[in-house]
Amino acid sequence: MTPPDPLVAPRASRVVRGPNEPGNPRPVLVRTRAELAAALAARPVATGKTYGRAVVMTMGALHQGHLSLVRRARELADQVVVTIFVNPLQFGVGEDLGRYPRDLEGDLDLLASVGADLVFAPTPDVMFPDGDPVVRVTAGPLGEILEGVTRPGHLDGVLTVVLKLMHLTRPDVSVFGQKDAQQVMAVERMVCDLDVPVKIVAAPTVRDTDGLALSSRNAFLSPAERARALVLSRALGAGERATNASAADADAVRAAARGELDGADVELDYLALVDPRTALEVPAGHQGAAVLAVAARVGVTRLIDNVPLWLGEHEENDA
Ligand SMILES: Nc1ncnc2c1ncn2[C@@H]1O[C@H](COP(=O)(O)OP(=O)(O)OP(=O)(O)O)[C@@H](O)[C@H]1O
Ligand SMILES: CC(C)(CO)[C@@H](O)C(=O)[O-]
Ligand code: BAL
Repeated sequence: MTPPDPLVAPRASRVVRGPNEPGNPRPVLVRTRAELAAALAARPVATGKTYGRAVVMTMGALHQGHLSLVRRARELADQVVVTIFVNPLQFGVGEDLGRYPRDLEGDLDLLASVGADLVFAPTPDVMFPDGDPVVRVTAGPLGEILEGVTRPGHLDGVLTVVLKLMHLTRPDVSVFGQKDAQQVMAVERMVCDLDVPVKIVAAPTVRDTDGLALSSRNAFLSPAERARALVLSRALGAGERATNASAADADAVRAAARGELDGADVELDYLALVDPRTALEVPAGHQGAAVLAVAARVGVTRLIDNVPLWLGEHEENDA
């Protein structure tokens, strides 16, 4: 017998209660557009937060990084919706779509612990009832650099589904992780360029105690690979420390990070010090905000990480 798909067969004993009911053990789970629309029609009690509804979009297999986004959403809004959808549009041929980790039951337990109200976990046929979308969003040049070199079309697929999920869930605010820095840039650019009425909030990267950025894909790493993967956060740390040296410039930051990566047992995809708005490399004399980003394959698992930096003098009120 085929084992049940954990994304399709929620545990029968699960108790589903209303989103604002005290003592709610788990968020309400909705799988269809009709269920989602009905759940969203019942407006939550206003609690004086800045926003009415926050949405956190995920691909599931949740970890503390995701939960930090939900906590931030909880601070910002009366109602917190989490979407769980492994989006086929953002995976290229030969990527890990088929083996991407899935654990809806575990996700619901974790989301209960941070007070999410509603989970929308559609299947692909719910998201794409008319088959693959013919009209799609493009990230333009932003989608062709960094991640886009190894994953052509990836950010187009992300933006197409993010926009669909925004239309379906109608958030006032949506929280994304800084860990996917280029994704945040692209989403911010999309809502600006296409006048999508939602505030985008970027939340800091959550790391393990040894510095490794939490990622659902860390589950694919063997203990030896996990140890090798630490070079990514070490490289970012070296770049960050280089910003403290007097007269440190962008090239010194890049060199410090590259020094850690030279000879490391990972297959480096890119190391880049980029403008936080455009994702383009900053010149040597750059002053101000920048993002030091890295991507590498550790065994067969591709990991990304980054750290936001400041180059040059801080203005007095930045301190
Ligand atoms: N360590 C983290 N800290 C903060 N936010 C994170 C972290 N990891 C992921 N996120 C954010 O969670 C949201 C959903 O991401 P996703 O479900 O792809 O998780 P992931 O762990 O990044 O998975 P992947 O292994 O595919 O990179 C995104 O906004 C992402 O940036
Ligand atoms: C934003 C997102 C949920 C779109 O599929 C995905 O790219 C992710 O999990 O970061
Ligand atoms: N967080 C980005 C999801 C992906 O790698 O496809």
